[in-house]
Amino acid sequence: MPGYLRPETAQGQFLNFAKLLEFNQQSMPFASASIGKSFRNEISPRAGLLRVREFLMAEIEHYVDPEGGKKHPRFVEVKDLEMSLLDRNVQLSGSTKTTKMTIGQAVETGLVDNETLGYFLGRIQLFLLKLGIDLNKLRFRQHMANEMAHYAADCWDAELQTSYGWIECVGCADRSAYDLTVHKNKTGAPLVVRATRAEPLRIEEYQIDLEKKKFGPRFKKDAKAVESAIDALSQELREKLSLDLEKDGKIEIEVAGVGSGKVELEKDLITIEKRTRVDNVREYTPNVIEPSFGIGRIMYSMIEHVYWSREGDEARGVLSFPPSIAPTKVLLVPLSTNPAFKPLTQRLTSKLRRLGVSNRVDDSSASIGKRYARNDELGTPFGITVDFQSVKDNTFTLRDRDSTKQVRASEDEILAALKSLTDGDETWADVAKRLPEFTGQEVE
Ligand SMILES: Nc1ncnc2c1ncn2[C@@H]1O[C@H](COP(=O)(O)OP(=O)(O)OP(=O)(O)O)[C@@H](O)[C@H]1O
Repeated sequence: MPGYLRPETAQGQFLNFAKLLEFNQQSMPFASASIGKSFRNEISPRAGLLRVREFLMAEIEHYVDPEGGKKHPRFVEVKDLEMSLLDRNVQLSGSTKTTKMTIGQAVETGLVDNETLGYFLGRIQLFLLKLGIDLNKLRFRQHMANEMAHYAADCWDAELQTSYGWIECVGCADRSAYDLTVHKNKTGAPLVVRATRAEPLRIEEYQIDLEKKKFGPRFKKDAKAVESAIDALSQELREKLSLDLEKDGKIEIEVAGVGSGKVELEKDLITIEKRTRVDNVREYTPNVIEPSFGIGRIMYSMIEHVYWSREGDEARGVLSFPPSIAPTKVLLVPLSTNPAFKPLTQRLTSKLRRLGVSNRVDDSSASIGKRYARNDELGTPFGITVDFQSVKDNTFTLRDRDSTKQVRASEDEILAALKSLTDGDETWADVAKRLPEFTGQEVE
């Protein structure tokens, strides 16, 4: 039996659409998201994590009503965000020159198809910047008409510049109603939204009534086929037939497989009348806007973007992971192996753990400067030094990886500062403003 590996996580979400809509109390718009392994039959996997056959993918499927221009209620939050855009016309002219404009302008001028797509492009930029991506090495490239999936309304890739060139890391497509329609057609399960109309719709139409008591005995085993053929009659045909019935007292319709293929119906069997139907419910297939993140590619590019060397010393590398994503947030460095420091580092470790701030102790005998240097290379954003003054008065120095600046304060103040730094409530500049600078100890 052949096995199949999914090329994206999206289909699992579409299959569950009806359930997801129910969980969301039938209210639109809404989104689902999933993360998991995807597989591609890449002919030549290469460039480390950039082109592999098995990779981690994270996808959001945002379901939106196609009527009303695909607006997004939170678009105002991102509309002033400036982005580097490389549209398809520029690419067609053979150039890769990006244009800087706000996503608000891009949607207003129609360059980006709609607000919901624009909203996600803005959020993708904010997300990448939060990870430490360099804004100057980020561009959004629009798919060319021949490159875009046939069903897509518009598609943009977030590309990151790396030593391998510009790499597509996040794709963001308006997949229209394609996926849900295909699933519905294959399975017969209706993947639609039923929405109450604000204004009931009045529809003028030709309706048909059958005299069931006579109809059954007249057509016997063919009754069902004849009835289906009547149901399928178009409005235009119904209009014509109503006139025929009026004029001739009978009509003739085509019913494949019954008698000669034509069936006569007299006035006592059928009535065709123009009536008004009031429709309170609108049924539609949602459109899907899909940001699709390749985690490996983002991770790799981010690591390239945050890596640098200290001025004048190539060998002293620094990984400037933002505190929110650094695996270890704080390094605890006792000045020496003196046993007096042990209870203090132990206490700090357990307090930090309780605060949810991941930390490590480096009590090796290497010099304090060396211990800091190797943790700069691992991307640990902060360091606490435990020295003889700490033993005396319970104050500590807190060091910032990127600037190598230090402040000194009481244990409680240092712990509170670390908590707000790692939660993203404060930056180092904020902390350095309110806590006294420390220049005493030579650690570099
Ligand atoms: N072979 C792969 N290895 C690692 N990540 C991948 C690979 N293929 C795709 N991705 C990631 O999945 C995301 C969404 O997939 P999508 O189908 O849009 O990519 P794609 O257009 O096939 O990529 P490419 O044109 O580079 O082959 C991409 O933005 C990328 O980050």
